[in-house]
Amino acid sequence: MSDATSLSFGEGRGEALYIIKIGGNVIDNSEKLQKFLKAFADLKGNKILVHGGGKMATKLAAEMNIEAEMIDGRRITDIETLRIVTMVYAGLISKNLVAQLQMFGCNALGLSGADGNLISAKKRPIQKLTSKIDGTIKEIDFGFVGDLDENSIGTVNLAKLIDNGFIPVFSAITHDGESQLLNTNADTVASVLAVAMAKTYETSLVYCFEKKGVLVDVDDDDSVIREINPVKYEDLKVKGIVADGMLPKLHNAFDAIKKGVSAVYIGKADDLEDLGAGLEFGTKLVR
Ligand SMILES: Nc1ncnc2c1ncn2[C@@H]1O[C@H](COP(=O)(O)OP(=O)(O)O)[C@@H](O)[C@H]1O
Ligand SMILES: CC(=O)N[C@@H](CCC(=O)OP(=O)(O)O)C(=O)O
Repeated sequence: MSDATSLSFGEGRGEALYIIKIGGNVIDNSEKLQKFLKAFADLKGNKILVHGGGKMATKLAAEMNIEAEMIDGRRITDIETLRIVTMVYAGLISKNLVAQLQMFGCNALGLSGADGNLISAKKRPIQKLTSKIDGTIKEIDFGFVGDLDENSIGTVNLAKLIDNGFIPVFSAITHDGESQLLNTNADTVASVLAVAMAKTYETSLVYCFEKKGVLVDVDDDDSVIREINPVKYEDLKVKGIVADGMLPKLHNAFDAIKKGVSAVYIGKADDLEDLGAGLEFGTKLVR
């Protein structure tokens, strides 16, 4: 174990670090989730898990007669919704993931951004959005949604946790430093963590979800696009091949590559063991 206090963080130690994000569709499927968590636990070296859980939060909100509203992949988070997502992400999902990882011998530590001040965010101001249908401009209040920037991550303390053998498991609940919890998109949390930690580690960002990768035909797992560069990304957008949740995912992924993350993969949670074994995994994004 290295002595964290004597290291000059930010100068780059060059050790590898995986930032792996798991989405809500897999979290909702206990069999697939367990297979993924076993592969994550078996992955050698430094690693951080970031989890979503949007599907479960939407389901629970519906049971409480609260309708979920998403705009551009972000949940409109009023105070009631904030209570629900805090309970679901930082409570139920986080603690269940940690307990399962402990069963697999992985010393997981479930964290929100408020814990150890590891991820701070700024409440998103009211935004003007132009309607894609009729071009009218609407003011959108996202409520308690937090946005991240390059100073959001407590990199030194996070590196100390990793150096001490803990495996951080982050939910997408962040805070503003003034006691307000905020809801942040989990793909963005993973991307910003990967960029911030890239100053110290050689980071790889891995988005795991229920499909084999970025697909030409979203219903055909055999149509994986093995490599995407920014030019191809623009082409896929224009042709409408990537849509919905894949758009912000790719945006976050290319942002991470631009800002120093060594590699970004998008692939199936079930196949994570292939990545660990150095086999072909999903879609690789390149500069
Ligand atoms: N070309 C594409 N390839 C794969 N998935 C796509 C594509 N275009 C749109 N999607 C959609 O994007 C979704 C993934 O985004 P999202 O639901 O945000 O993931 P997560 O499970 O990580 O939260 C997929 O479930 C799929 O329906
Ligand atoms: C602000 C915002 O939209 N936060 C997300 C956080 C969870 C998430 O991103 O979950 P998935 O990865 O499963 O989609 C949400 O509440 O849906």
